[in-house]
Amino acid sequence: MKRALFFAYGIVSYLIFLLVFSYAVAFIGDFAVPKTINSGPESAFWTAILINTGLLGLFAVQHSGMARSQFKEWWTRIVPPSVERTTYVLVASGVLALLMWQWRPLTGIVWEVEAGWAETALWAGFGLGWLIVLGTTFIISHWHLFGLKQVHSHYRKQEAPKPQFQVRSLYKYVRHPLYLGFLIAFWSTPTMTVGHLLFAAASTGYILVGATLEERDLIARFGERYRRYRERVPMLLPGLSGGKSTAAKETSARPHHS
Ligand SMILES: C[S@@+](CC[C@H](N)C(=O)[O-])C[C@H]1O[C@@H](n2cnc3c(N)ncnc32)[C@H](O)[C@@H]1O
Repeated sequence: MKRALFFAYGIVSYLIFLLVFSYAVAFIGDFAVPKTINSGPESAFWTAILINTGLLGLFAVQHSGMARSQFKEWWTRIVPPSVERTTYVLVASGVLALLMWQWRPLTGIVWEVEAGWAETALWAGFGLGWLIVLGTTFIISHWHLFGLKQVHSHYRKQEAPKPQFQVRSLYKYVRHPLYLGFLIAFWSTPTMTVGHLLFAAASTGYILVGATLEERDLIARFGERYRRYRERVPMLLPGLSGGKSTAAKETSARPHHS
């Protein structure tokens, strides 16, 4: 009974995530939904900046804090390990929904592209960014990332397989293709408002910090393999060299685990 309940909890969380995530695409693209990044109740300029920055900060702290291995170690003493990821997905969806609901529009125009071809190119970038995000979840393991593999394995009284270290497909070109997809989607807009710019700039800063924290966990998990990968492959921009000098320094300073 408990296993079936956990499984149902995993599915419901995932469906809620799908709903919130789809809404977020339209929210950021400013189309098709009632509340978008550029609509809703207005506030005075600095009040709006304060509220929006607070919402983005809450999202960043929840997202990165709950993903850290130390937090997970402590948390799984309270939450059963099989539903740890499911609960993360549910809380993250809740915080994202709160952000969109309470977001204050700042509609001053920073740039507006008028040429038809440029507008089309930016919309194509927007779509491509989200496709990269979605595609990358399947390269790492979509079902594991959203907790379904864990609840399904628990239901079948099996151990959930640990996700493997990926260097294939988009991971050959950058170490964080999913984050790159978000960056492309957030910045590709024909009409950049002040509110959208705040969102894109804060998310870019957060992604840079979040990726650095994530790499610490990845080094702890995959050791020398990840360090070598980091030397070869750039963080976010394809074509750049990897973090050779930093990685080399760390490699010589620390003991190696594989
Ligand atoms: C939201 S995903 C983002 C992955 C990556 N930062 C990206 O932008 O493509 C976060 C999860 O991916 C895992 N991850 C990151 N790089 C990975 C890799 N090369 N192979 C396997 N898992 C990875 C992290 O441990 C974390 O659980």
